[in-house]
Amino acid sequence: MNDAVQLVAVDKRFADGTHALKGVHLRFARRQLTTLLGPSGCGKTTLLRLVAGLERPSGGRILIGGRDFTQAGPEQRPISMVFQSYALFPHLDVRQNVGYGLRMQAGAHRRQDNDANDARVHEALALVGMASLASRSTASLSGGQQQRVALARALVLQPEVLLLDEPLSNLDAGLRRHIREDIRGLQQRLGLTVIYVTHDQDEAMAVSDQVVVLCEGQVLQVGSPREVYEQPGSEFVAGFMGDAAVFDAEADAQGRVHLGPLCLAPGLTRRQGPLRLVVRPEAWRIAPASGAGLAGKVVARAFEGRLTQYRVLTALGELQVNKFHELQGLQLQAPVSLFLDGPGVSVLLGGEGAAPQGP
Ligand SMILES: Nc1ncnc2c1ncn2[C@@H]1O[C@H](COP(=O)(O)OP(=O)(O)OP(=O)(O)O)[C@@H](O)[C@H]1O
Repeated sequence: MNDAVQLVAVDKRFADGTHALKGVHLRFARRQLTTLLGPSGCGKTTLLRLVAGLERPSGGRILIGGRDFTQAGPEQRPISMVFQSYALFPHLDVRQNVGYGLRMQAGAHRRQDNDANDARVHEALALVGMASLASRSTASLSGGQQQRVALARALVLQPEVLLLDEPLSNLDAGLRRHIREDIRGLQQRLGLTVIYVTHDQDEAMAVSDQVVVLCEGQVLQVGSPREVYEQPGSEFVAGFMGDAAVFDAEADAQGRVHLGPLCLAPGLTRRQGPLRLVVRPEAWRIAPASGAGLAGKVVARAFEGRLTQYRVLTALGELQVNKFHELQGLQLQAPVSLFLDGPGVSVLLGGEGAAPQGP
């Protein structure tokens, strides 16, 4: 039994009839960071709150460490949750905020050694780089520091599973990147099981072992960031994980995929016949017109620092082509040839639309 958390056919219908989760089957492996990713309203927070015990499912079961916790209250679950809003106590200092959960635990069970508690609080604050600010009032902290205290408050309880609900959304872009790297570092160093909610696909890809893409209360796809990006199961996932063009194409008996004048090397599919082909903008190779490949004309070019974005008008439509180096001599209106002979191309597994995952 290697799952930290398992959801079996979990359904959630709110009192007003909103069907927020529809028969969700999911497994969260131990010591892994899994992100729940999806557009606003797809059910990410509801799923997290169900795992935390802050909501009860309308159907299905929730197992934690192999035991059924479906009907257990939040205080009975070996879980800590960090909220978007930090939810720190303004009248307590940093140390007291982090120690609060431990004191509640001690009260609920038996008196614990205060020195041992102090040591744990100090250790948790040190983990998030806040030990030197232990006596500060939380009101005097920056957003990033408050989020670190919230993280320490969750870590100090040494939960089996740590739930993070959009922990970075109140922070500016630079700090977001910094703290997400810290969270990932801590998770790997301590071997934590983390379920992390975000609607930012870059954030999800950067920190996760596993990504779960949700849409309208259903799981569309589960996989490593690379799998979900490179082998999306549906057009929705393809588009949600980054820019993508989707084409009608055809596979021949030898497994080669034909897209307009292009013939792609075998290996993309074992299916024969019509299919949908997903192409990332960085997959295109662009070269001065040579008569080979897909003929086109550069109609727009934008230098974006990290990469240059070309819009190329072709018989397949106007295509976006991203290159990490600006191609010398490729001016507007230049005739070009496009090729697809590297990574960034995939055949949709489920065809048009979503293929919800089974158990
Ligand atoms: N207490 C509630 N009562 C009724 N409907 C609710 C309640 N909480 C959430 N919902 C609805 O359930 C659906 C899922 O909401 P949820 O907050 O889980 O989405 P989300 O994916 O976390 O969205 P966001 O990214 O905007 O936070 C939405 O339609 C939401 O309006």
